[in-house]
Amino acid sequence: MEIDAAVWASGDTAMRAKYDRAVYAVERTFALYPFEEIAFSFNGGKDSTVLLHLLRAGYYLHRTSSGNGDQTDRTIQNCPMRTIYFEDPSAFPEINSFTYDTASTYGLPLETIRTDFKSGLDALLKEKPTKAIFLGTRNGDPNAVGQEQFSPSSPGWPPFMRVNPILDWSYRDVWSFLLTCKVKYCSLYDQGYDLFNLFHGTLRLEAYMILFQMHA
Ligand SMILES: Cc1cc2nc3c(=O)[nH]c(=O)nc-3n(C[C@H](O)[C@H](O)[C@H](O)COP(=O)(O)O)c2cc1C
Ligand SMILES: Nc1ncnc2c1ncn2[C@@H]1O[C@H](COP(=O)(O)OP(=O)(O)OP(=O)(O)O)[C@@H](O)[C@H]1O
Repeated sequence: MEIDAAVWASGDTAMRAKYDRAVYAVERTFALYPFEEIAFSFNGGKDSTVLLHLLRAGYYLHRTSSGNGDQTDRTIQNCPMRTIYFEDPSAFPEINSFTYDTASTYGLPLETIRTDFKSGLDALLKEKPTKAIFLGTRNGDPNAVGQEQFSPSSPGWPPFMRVNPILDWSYRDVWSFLLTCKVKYCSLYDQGYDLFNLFHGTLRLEAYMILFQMHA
């Protein structure tokens, strides 16, 4: 599987450790919940793009280790998991097109939701049983506070398990992984979108450090 091979070949032991821990969380989720009751929350951003490839690697390892897939079977290189995208009418067109193109490239059955998160999830859970949802939340995101790799949804939210495989990944880990695995990411990042976001979000310190290192 090309993602697993790329991380191994990099010789980066720190990345390997984070990768192993994240993929282990993915495999645990597949062991704990029926596959059709798990969803992936994908917004085309860098963090959920990392997560997509970890899900593919975890799915492949899960299928091959459980004897349900042959290593030469190319169909298990993609993880055909229900994928939800909350489309925001004010989102950049590049984000929408990257999200739709990526879903099509990797065979993700994409469900687009055009309401707010809470009512969208409420409707989703009423329509189909959903026990666990994968998110690309990382420590440092405002909504990561108090969360662990497995965190039940908050009181007042519909009940499901939030699974955050990359909670302990830094900004640098995310970019090392995307570049090492040579996977596509949204074109806006090459136009400085991320630094713009960092400066206007709560990760301002991280952005200053990156700029400082770039100019050092
Ligand atoms: C699948 C999914 C599950 C979520 N579950 C919760 C939750 O249990 N509790 C909560 O306070 N917010 C929850 N949220 C909202 C997020 O914490 C956060 O508001 C969202 O990711 C967007 O952040 P933004 O406002 O920076 O765009 C959820 C969002 C998504 C997409
Ligand atoms: N519009 C959305 N549609 C689907 N999932 C979403 C959406 N917004 C956020 N999520 C999920 O919540 C996670 C955390 O979102 P948040 O906005 O805090 O992160 P982020 O740092 O901007 O991540 P990313 O780099 O993936 O955009 C995302 O990785 C994704 O799994």
